[in-house]
Amino acid sequence: MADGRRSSWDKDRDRDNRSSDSDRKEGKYDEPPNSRLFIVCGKTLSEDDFRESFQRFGTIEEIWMVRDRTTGDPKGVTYIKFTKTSEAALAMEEMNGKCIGGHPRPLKVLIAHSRDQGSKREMNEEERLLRLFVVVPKTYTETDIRNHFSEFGEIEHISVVRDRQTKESKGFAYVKYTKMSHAAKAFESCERSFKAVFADPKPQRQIHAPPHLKFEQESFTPLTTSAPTGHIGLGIPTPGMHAFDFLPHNTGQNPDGTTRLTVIASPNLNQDQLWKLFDIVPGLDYCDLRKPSQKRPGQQSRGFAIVVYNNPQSAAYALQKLHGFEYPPGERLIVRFDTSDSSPLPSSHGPGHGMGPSSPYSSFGVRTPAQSHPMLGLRQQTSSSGTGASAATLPKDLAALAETIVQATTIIQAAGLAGAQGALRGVSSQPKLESQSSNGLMTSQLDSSPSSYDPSYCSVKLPSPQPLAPTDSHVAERLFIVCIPTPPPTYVLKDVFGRFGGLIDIYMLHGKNCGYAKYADKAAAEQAILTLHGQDVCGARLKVMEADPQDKSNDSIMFLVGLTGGIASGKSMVASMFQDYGIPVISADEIAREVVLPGTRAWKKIQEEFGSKYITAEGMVDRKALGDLIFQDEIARKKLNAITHPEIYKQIAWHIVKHFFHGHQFVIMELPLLFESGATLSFLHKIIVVTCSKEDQLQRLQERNQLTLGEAEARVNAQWPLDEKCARADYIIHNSGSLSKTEEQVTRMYLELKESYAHLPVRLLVGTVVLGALSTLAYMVVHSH
Ligand SMILES: CC(C)(COP(=O)(O)OP(=O)(O)OC[C@H]1O[C@@H](n2cnc3c(N)ncnc32)[C@H](O)[C@@H]1O)[C@@H](O)C(=O)NCCC(=O)NCCS
Ligand SMILES: Nc1ncnc2c1ncn2[C@@H]1O[C@H](COP(=O)(O)OP(=O)(O)OP(=O)(O)O)[C@@H](O)[C@H]1O
Repeated sequence: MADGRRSSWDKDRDRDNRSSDSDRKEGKYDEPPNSRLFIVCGKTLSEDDFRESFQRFGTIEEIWMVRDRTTGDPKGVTYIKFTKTSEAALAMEEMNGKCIGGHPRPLKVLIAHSRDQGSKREMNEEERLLRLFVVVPKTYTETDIRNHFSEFGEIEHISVVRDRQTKESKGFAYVKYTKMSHAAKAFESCERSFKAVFADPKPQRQIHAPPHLKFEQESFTPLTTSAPTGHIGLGIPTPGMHAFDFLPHNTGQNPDGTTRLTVIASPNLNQDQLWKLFDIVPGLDYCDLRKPSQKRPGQQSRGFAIVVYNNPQSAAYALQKLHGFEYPPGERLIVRFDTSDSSPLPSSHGPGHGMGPSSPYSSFGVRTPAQSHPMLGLRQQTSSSGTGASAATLPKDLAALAETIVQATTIIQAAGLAGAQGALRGVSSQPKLESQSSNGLMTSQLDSSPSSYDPSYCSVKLPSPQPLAPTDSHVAERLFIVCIPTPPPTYVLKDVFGRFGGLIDIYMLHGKNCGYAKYADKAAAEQAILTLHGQDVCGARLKVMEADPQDKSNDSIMFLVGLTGGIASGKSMVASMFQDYGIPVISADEIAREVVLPGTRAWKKIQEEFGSKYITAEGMVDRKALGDLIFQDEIARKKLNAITHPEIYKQIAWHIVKHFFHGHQFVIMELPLLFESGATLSFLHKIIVVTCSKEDQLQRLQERNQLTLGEAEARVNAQWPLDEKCARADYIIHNSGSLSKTEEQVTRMYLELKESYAHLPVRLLVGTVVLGALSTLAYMVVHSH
């Protein structure tokens, strides 16, 4: 980002960075630990207001009000550094929620994070401030420790760390208080020999999960299709699956409190890939990929893994989300609870807690962040080594993957909707996320569906869900969001930020841990800052603040260009001309051929729906016969669309992601039914329509496909009129003249698209489009099959 356009977070960070060297040496901010307050407050409050209200808690070393760099106005965030931890603790406990200086907004008072914390994975802020780690004589029991520490305040829990086999004390213990001020007092005043320090929270042990996770069947949209194997969407059982596969979900329980899962996976997956995938669900303790099983005659070899979470809810959640998921595409994961080993888990030092080589986890393949590679094969080409595709074909981080999948699902859902309802009836240009396919082919696990995750993964109580504001609403406020260390999926953020009302959209920047929330309602946005800043959502610590005025700079973001037209108007011809310039083309027609190859799901359904007379002796779909049928018969066409379109759009999504990670500037998406289906419209930066005269169109179609005039007309009439498509185009290519004339137009358009990228800002909206479109997958990975 150019300097003048930096976010307030950057500025704040700058300020931190500027002073960090000297301050770190002096230990100014982080010493003693937890002695600095972070306060979200009214912007009109003054330093005097703070001093007046906070000095009674102790010695204030510094009050720092975050100000806008250009205007100098307070931004509604203040830091107060106390000399002692207990002073800060008391001030937080007393002042949180109070109003000061005559300002009506109650203060939100939190303990500021130390610098080191930013990169740590913590689920529970509270525990960080309540729990002390102490060194005790090995002879000490819990009661002995209580005798020493209860003088400082009410103790919630004491646990002595013991050897798992011998049960002997290791000479360490945790003391957890009910209030931070008590923990702070103990930290400051207990005997030195105890060497008390604030304990790092155990990662994700403190998920505020409800007593049971709702995995009841009604949380799924019923699948009415007769899919012969596998399942579509979010772990939805189909007749081909074993009963045990979904038992835990249907009963809504994880009765044994099982935290271990067994995973049968593609032998081509490696440890990192699997670890990253299961790490999407917070609370992963370890993931141990065993060698692929020996290939028996007639059987494929499979990889086998044990995955362990540090809590049963996470295990159940992972099973729900990842069982049946195709990873890599075409190869389903089989995830089950492992009840065979009920031995206690190793304690939950997970990634991020710096295990040395002697760590008990090293044998289980636990990865520290430094060890783990964030590369996850979305569309891994099977390699003989089994270690995955080249870096270029793989996404750079999991956040992008999750983001991707969210959007992919959207496309797919929209496709399903169009297939069932919209085709040939002029569907809305915006996919209706809240709509559901009437044919039951698609699930309605929507981007913003609260049923898709557990909102209690948020460390603060949230208001109930609210509808999103219309996408064309005026943007009253933009918030800048930072998620540390990595953002949760967008659907989670949408749900969380949407609960204050007036949320238009959330978009996270690709490969970064930050993004924006657009609100139509300023007060709602302010409330979101007030409530969410400093909170944890799905293991990510949020920083939420007002964004600087819209950044006009252009992050290098790929964009998507739709290429459409009428049947035989020359789309493929134009697409091949773009390809000559090195621009990748995703052809829906080509993909449509792939998804009906013998043995595919669509192929089976076509056979079921239309009968074997539409299958040739070689086992292929008889395209001519099927074409003759569906271009004459609208109902048959809709049925075929409903079978093929979900598969087509899913593949499109994967292709988008692949191209994105290859670093292309833009991609041409050749979509004959772009307007008819409406599925991808909202993801496109520009739309090109290739048109020609009706006479040329009919003639070319007849010649190319060996059709009678009547057959050609039927095909033309099965689509929107070309005029209507042209009316919605950003660019029109007239293809009634010679090919060289068409080529000239393509060249101009190519240069313009290049130029527009170089000189015009690709707005963040477009970023969303691309992120979205490319991202399309992430959600699929988790939620689709
Ligand atoms: C009906 C099928 C078997 C005919 O195959 P055929 O090889 O003769 O045609 P091809 O696939 O090359 O399509 C040619 C053109 O027909 C038009 N077309 C194809 N399907 C449709 C449809 N369902 N509705 C309207 N027009 C269509 C498009 O303009 C396409 O570019 C085939 O088109 C098909 O499977 N269609 C359903 C999938 C689909 O909608 N494909 C279009 C891209 S999403
Ligand atoms: N300018 C042109 N002059 C002459 N022939 C052309 C021209 N443009 C395209 N054609 C021919 O017209 C036919 C249709 O073109 P093309 O296959 O590119 O159309 P399309 O829009 O991709 O068709 P479909 O909708 O079936 O996929 C092809 O045989 C192509 O060679």
